[in-house]
Amino acid sequence: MSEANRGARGVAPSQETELSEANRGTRGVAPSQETELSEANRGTRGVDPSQEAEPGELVVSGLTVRFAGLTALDDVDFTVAPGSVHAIIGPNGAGKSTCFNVLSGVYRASGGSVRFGGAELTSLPPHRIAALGVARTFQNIALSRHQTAEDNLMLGRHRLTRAGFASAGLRTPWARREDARHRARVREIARFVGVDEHLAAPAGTLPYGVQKRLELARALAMEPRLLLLDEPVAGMNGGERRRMAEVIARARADLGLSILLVEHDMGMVMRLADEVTVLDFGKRIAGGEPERVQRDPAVIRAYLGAAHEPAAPSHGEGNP
Ligand SMILES: Nc1ncnc2c1ncn2[C@@H]1O[C@H](COP(=O)(O)OP(=O)(O)OP(=O)(O)O)[C@@H](O)[C@H]1O
Repeated sequence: MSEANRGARGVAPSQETELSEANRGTRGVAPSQETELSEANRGTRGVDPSQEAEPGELVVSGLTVRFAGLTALDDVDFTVAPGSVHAIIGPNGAGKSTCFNVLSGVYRASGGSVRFGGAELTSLPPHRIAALGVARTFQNIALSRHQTAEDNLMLGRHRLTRAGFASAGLRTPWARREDARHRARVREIARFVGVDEHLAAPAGTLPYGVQKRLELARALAMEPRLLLLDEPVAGMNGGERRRMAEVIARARADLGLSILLVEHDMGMVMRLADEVTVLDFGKRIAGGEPERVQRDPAVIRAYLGAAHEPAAPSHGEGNP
C-alpha cells in the first residue's frame, strides 16, 4: 500500500526523505519537549506497570461519560495500535465526538481510563495532551479565518516554539532563526498536504476542501504521534474526498502516525482503516477489521434502525 501510494502521488524521494528527516528532527528531540514528555510519563499515578500501553499505543478502557442523566459513553474499550488507522463509526448521537472530546481533554471522563504510551490522559488539560503528541482536527472548521494559511500553520507550532514572548517580540537573532526554521517546516508540511500554493491567502477565503486540508496541516504542524480526525471529509465533494483520503494514507505511511478517525463516509473507512470500533447509544457494539464489522448483524441493525427511525432516538431515558 505504501509503495502504491508512493507511486500515485509522485513525491520525489528526496522530498520525502527530507520530510521524514525533518519530522524526526523536530519530534520529541528538543530537550524542553523531552522533559515535558517524560514528566508526563512519570506522572502515571500508581498504575500497574503490566497495564502500561506500549510506546505510541492508545488504550481506552471502560471509558464512561455522563451528562446530567444521559450516558454518552458507556464503558467503552478499544486500542489503537501504533502506526495504524482506527475508525470510530456509529449512527448520529452514538458518542463519537464525545469520545474525541475526552481524548483531547475537552470533556472530563466520568469513569475509565485513556492511556497513551505511558501517560494517563483523562486527568490532563488539552495543552498537556497536545504536548504528549496528540493533535486533532474538528468536525466544523476551526481555523483563524482572517489570518493567512501560513500563520494558521504557525499557530500549530506554538508548543514547539522555545523563544520567549520577549525575545520573539524584540526579534532577537535567535528568535528570528527559530521563526525561520518553523516557517521552513510549515512550508514543507503545506507541500505534503497540498496547500502550499495557498499559504499567503487568508484562511477564510480558501475553498472548503482546502480549508479542511489546512486544518489537517495545522494538526501535523504540531508534530503529533497520534492524530484525531473528526469527520475529515464531511461536506466535501468526490474529488476533495479522494485527495483528503490520499493525504491521510500518506500521513500514516510516510510519517508513521497513528490515526483515530471519526467518519460517516463508509467508503473512506473501508479504504483507510485497519480497524473499526462501532458505537451505538454510547456503547461499543462491535469492533475489528472493516470487512468483518461491515457484515456484523449488530452493526447493520444499528444503522438500519437509525435510518428507519422518524427522528434520532433519545438516549436519555432508556440508558442505564
Ligand atoms: N456537552 C454536552 N452536554 C450534554 N449532552 C451532550 C454533550 N455533548 C454530547 N452530548 C450528547 O451525548 C450524546 C452523544 O453525542 P455525540 O456528539 O458524542 O455523538 P456523535 O456520535 O458524535 O454524533 P454525530 O454523528 O451526530 O456527530 C448525544 O445524545 C448528545 O446530545
